Amino acid sequence: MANKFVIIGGGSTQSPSILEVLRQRSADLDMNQLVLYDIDEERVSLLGQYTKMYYKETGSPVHVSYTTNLEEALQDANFLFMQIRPGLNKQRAIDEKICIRNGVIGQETCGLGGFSFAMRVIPDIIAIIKKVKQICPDAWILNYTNPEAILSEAIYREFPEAKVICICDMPISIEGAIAQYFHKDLKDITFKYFGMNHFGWWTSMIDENGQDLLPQLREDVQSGKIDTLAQWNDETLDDQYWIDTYKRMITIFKRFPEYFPNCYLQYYLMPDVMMAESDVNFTRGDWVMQGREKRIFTECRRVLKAGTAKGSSLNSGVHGNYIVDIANAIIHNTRERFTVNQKNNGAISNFDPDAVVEVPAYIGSMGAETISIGKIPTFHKGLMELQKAYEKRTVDAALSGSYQVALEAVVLNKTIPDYHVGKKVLDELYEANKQYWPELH
Ligand SMILES: NC(=O)c1ccc[n+]([C@@H]2O[C@H](COP(=O)([O-])OP(=O)(O)OC[C@H]3O[C@@H](n4cnc5c(N)ncnc54)[C@H](O)[C@@H]3O)[C@@H](O)[C@H]2O)c1
Ligand SMILES: O=P(O)(O)OC[C@H]1O[C@H](O[C@H]2[C@H](O)[C@@H](O)[C@@H](O)O[C@@H]2CO)[C@H](O)[C@@H](O)[C@@H]1O
Ligand SMILES: [Mn+2]
Repeated sequence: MANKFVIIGGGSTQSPSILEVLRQRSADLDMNQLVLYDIDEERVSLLGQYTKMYYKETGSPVHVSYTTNLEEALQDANFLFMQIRPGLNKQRAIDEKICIRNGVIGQETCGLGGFSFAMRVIPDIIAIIKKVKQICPDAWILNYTNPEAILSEAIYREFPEAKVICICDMPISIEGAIAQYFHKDLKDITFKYFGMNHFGWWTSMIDENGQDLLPQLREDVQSGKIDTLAQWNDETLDDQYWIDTYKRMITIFKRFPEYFPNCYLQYYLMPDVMMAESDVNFTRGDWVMQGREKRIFTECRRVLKAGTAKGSSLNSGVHGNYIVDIANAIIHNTRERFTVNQKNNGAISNFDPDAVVEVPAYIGSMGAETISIGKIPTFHKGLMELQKAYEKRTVDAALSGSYQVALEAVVLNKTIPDYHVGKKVLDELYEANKQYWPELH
């Protein structure tokens, strides 16, 4: 049976990477139809027309279309890739600036930037999944939408039986850098990781000879042999933000050497450094709007005007490969190992079984079966407990519309120093997001 793939948020600037990998692997995936769906007519039509032209000119047999009609997109769909951003990067930058002006972290997934994004996106995602349940209940949903940690908590709470796998390209990107550092093939290393999205640690990395590479990595960091992994991630070498982030990841590992940290722990363990480096007049959201967003849509317009996509190319990369690998694992029941966000259910034995955690899982036609992590140490557990309470309270706030609950969520976030700052930022974010957040009462 042939598969229909739909990208929800098809006008996303992350779509090109996925569209290219889907094109290259369409035969393996048995994909005969691809639909780009988005609420933004202009963006989806630009990327949709570009993709149609590009697929056709490269001889792809896949039927490509685009639409702003969700019901139409979902009809007979088999795989739904979700990556949406209500309010676009414009709203992301507004949040960042409110936070920075108040002296706190405004990153789109960590700190209160993540809180605000969650308040914007949870209602939209819930509405989309309700439609999926009506129109194509057997379709698999692979969700990339951020803030993944909070959103996955909302999704699995509201739809415990739904066929959803929530993923992030960050663990695999970091694992790729570690593999390159050791001159190994990524596929030959078995990584063990636990935590929540953008908030976790590697406990071991076993190579093809059964040797754990973590002690060697620790020694290389402690001895000063390396102070960054940036040069081992070729995708981000032209981006100073990622170069700095990969360096700070090593700094954190040096200070907390038990397990290897996810790089976004920088926002929780070194917020002073992150604040000192942030510029209220030019945030990451501004950078993305002026860089990736401008570049992609300018290229679409150029190609459409020229009437040919020859000489142009959709980008692939880790983002596209990861999600397509997971779809492939489901289709062919490969039972390969991926790090995903799922209900804990005892995977971390001394952590809330009902909480969503990010851990490795074997993926096949039945979905994701998580591995057993066992007991985690008090330090990591303590950080996770606080973060999880914040995530759950954020979901409660988005679903109930309670101002009091929102305030509780905000002050639970580790990046918020006290009630006064928390309340002030919450009020300013609410004012700036009236059009997007649920109404608070
Ligand atoms: N999990 C990960 O590792 C990972 C990695 C990269 C990006 N992301 C996330 O993927 C999403 C897209 O990122 P981007 O930078 O490409 O964003 P973008 O702003 O370029 O594109 C987002 C698209 O979503 C559309 N959209 C907004 N609300 C929608 C809705 N209700 N239904 C359908 N479409 C809607 C917008 O119109 C826009 O075209 C974001 O949530 C981002 O944080 C996640
Ligand atoms: O600030 P943005 O919009 O450029 O990206 C933020 C997202 O970044 C992460 O993905 C990275 C990945 O970690 C990196 O190695 C490389 O492959 O680029 C990716 C994005 O461009 C992260 O996983 C997302 O959740 C972030 O939102
Ligand atoms: Mn991510």
